[in-house]
Amino acid sequence: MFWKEKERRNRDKDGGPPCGQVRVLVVGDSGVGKTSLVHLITAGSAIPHPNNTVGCTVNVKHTTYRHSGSSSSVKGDTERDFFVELWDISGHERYKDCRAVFYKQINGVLFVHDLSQRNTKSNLQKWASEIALNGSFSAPLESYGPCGLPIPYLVIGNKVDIAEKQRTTGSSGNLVDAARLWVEKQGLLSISEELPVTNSFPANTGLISAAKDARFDKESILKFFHTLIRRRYFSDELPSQNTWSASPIQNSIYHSDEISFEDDKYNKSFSSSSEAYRSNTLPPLPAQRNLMPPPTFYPQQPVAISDSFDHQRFTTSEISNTSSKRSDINV
Ligand SMILES: Nc1nc2c(ncn2[C@@H]2O[C@H](COP(=O)(O)OP(=O)(O)OP(=O)(O)O)[C@@H](O)[C@H]2O)c(=O)[nH]1
Repeated sequence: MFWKEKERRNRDKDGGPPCGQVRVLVVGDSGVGKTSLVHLITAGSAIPHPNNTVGCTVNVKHTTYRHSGSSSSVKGDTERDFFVELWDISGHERYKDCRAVFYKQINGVLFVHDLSQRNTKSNLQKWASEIALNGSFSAPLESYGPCGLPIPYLVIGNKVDIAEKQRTTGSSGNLVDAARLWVEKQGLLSISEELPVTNSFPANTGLISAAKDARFDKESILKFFHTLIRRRYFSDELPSQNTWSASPIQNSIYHSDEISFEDDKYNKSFSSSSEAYRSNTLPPLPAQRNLMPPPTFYPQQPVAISDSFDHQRFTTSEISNTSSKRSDINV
């Protein structure tokens, strides 16, 4: 009895156990640095020699979200803990035909490309349509993003260090890219044919050196996660403002500063010059609300995975300077 009471008091003090979770796909061509990025987000450090991802790897980031007022899902003016599941999808062609099994109940997508390999940027279109066609979505948007994608996304240009070197030496190191650059210079190819892509990440440095110096755009990423949490758990309080293109399969650039983050503690430091974040802040349609799973107190269970994905790694780690402590979980 005493222990139960103590446990209850602790729960009240700490805001209770994690309130729920959002699922984020991390996609992009093989070798663009998805695993490195996920490790940086969750562990705050780089992996010197990451292995090729086999099928999919799930990592979990623990985050604290402050919410004022009440909504249909979560009541009270409080700070709550949430899990962000990062589903790092292998970019290798080998998994192309079966990776859609991982596209289930997605709340958001991190698109990653390699700034030194321009085709990885245009290929993000293919990733977007693959997910839009085969995925199921939690708290979908009322209107659609690139290739009909109905959830918020963030585009990350990685390997800035290599791209920077190429700029100074004048070589892309890649024949296809060199040809593409030439065609663009002749005005034969419109840049708008590509998915609108953010400025580089992390700012002016590679992931590895950014990790060493603990320098990367953590705020934009956390803000993105918090927006997904807000959309899923507090969506009945969202302003009716649409920042997406009205028609599906249309690539329009919407600047991050069109989106308000009034209840987000990271808002102040978010740079309005960054195009890193795009999202719709519309509440889901009534019909879509019915599709949303109820908030749970534990992470979503991974989808059933075929035998060919036996080698998944499920690791849990967190950014070292995150204020809240993440307990080990079994995803
Ligand atoms: N120079 C540089 N190398 C990087 C950077 N980010 C990642 N890498 C390297 O790029 C290689 C591929 O990185 P991964 O994180 O495994 O790429 P991935 O996208 O997960 O690849 P798949 O698992 O095949 O889909 C590794 O050798 C990384 O060390 C960066 O910012 N700069």
